[in-house]
Amino acid sequence: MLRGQLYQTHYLKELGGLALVSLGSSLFTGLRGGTFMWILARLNQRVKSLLYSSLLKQDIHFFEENKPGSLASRLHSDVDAMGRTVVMNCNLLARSTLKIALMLMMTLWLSWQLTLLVMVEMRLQIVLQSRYNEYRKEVKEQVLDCEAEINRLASQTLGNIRVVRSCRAERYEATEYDRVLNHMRDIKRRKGIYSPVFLLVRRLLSVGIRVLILVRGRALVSSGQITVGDLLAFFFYQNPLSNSIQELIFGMGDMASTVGVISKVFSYLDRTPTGTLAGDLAPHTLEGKISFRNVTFAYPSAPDRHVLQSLSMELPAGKMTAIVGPSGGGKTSCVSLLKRLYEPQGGQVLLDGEPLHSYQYKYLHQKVTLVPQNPQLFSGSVGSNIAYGLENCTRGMMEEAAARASASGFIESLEQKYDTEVGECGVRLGEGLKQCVAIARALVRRPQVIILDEATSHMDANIQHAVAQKVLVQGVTLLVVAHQLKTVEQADHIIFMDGGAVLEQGTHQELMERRGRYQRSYQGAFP
Ligand SMILES: Nc1ncnc2c1ncn2[C@@H]1O[C@H](COP(=O)(O)OP(=O)(O)OP(=O)(O)O)[C@@H](O)[C@H]1O
Repeated sequence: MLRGQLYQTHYLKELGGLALVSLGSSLFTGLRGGTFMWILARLNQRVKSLLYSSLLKQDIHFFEENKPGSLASRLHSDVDAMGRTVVMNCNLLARSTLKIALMLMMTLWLSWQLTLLVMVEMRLQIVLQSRYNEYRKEVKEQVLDCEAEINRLASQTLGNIRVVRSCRAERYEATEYDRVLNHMRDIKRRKGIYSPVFLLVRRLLSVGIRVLILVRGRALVSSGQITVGDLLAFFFYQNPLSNSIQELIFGMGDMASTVGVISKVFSYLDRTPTGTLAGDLAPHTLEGKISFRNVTFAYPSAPDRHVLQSLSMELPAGKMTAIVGPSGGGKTSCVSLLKRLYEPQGGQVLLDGEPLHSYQYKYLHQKVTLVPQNPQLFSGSVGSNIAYGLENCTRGMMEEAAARASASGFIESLEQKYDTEVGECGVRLGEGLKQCVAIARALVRRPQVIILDEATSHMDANIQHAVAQKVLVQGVTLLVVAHQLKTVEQADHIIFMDGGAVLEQGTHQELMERRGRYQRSYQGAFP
């Protein structure tokens, strides 16, 4: 009876010990998992934030090469995949390495010869896994590229749904989307075939080694080098050891296959934009005189095709200059250089006699504002669109800018005035009204040079004239790019461009008397 009590006490003690170990192990596992999840969340947030800031600073050319939909996919899917793989595998590698080290010590202590066989298995597993990793890396890159393409297609089509609808291109777009989905399915199907084959070979290898251990172990027992108990204990450790080795090799392979993803994300992070190098000029007063001196320019996407050839022209301060000419003549390219969206390959663009790149980046973009051909509004209120990017913009400033843009009348007529929502990309406003808001957005910055690139094309001719006059009253240099020659007759100076060069310049009267290209174009438009 006493013996029975002793056994029971001993048993309870062992059970208590086991419970404590389990509790400790669970706590450790929970803590480790929690810590890694926390690291994962922080890493994702940090990388996404850095990547987004880096993307926003890139040259315009970068966005011509990389479409917004696919960049958004890189920003989210790739960073998530990268974070998940790195953090999860670090967790797994830490756990497996510790387990392997401990169990190897035990198996070596039981039998070095049988442990040697485990090592052989390890080596073969590494060879097998590295072959499979190469394939996985390729597939992973294909999947991510495919995801980026799917996102790009969807955002392009849904973002331009009006064009799609008016061209009755729904079926075409759906077919295109299916084509990319099918491509993704093919990639995943191939992955679905390779993956079980790999698992089967791995399993066969593992079973084969176990059989060898059994055969060798029997021989060792027969020769009395180890006991049956040792052989059983060896098997007790060998199974989890083998699993941990597989986990470790798999984790390392997964990390290797993620290198492709990481390298793409990091290449964006490391990319230094070429066009944002700026000086520190920020003069208190600026006249707004602009000079193009022998400017030669080719777009980065077509470096051999010069769209501006040794172009020289002067835009007098405080006056209205119009650039006119046939489509493709290079008018918008001049405007893009003036806003430093691109850099010329030859010559210089000067503002008050100083090269544009010697001005502070923020100063230049505040003093030289552009209203582009198709101004984009952001979802939000009319007021938030006018004050876009400004930190201390008061209602008074907005009202003043709206008045100069001839937009006050229509804004005041809206039910919620400046708080009226414009909808996604300003869909709730007509094109003319969108242009008014965009002009107000440019004027609220109190610029010294304002560029209207076909920006008043949807406005009534009288409003166009009124806007120009209100802008000029403040001594601002006004550059108007226009197709309709009628709208620029009042300009102080007119420059006629074609083929990337200035062909004629002067006032409307002078150009008409000259009877050149301007006069012919004018008469062609208004016979
Ligand atoms: N991002 C670009 N990449 C490559 N070439 C471009 C790009 N933008 C314009 N071009 C080319 O540069 C040339 C000049 O175009 P630009 O837009 O400056 O002319 P434009 O006179 O303003 O024409 P439009 O009145 O039609 O806007 C054209 O041949 C055009 O095809």
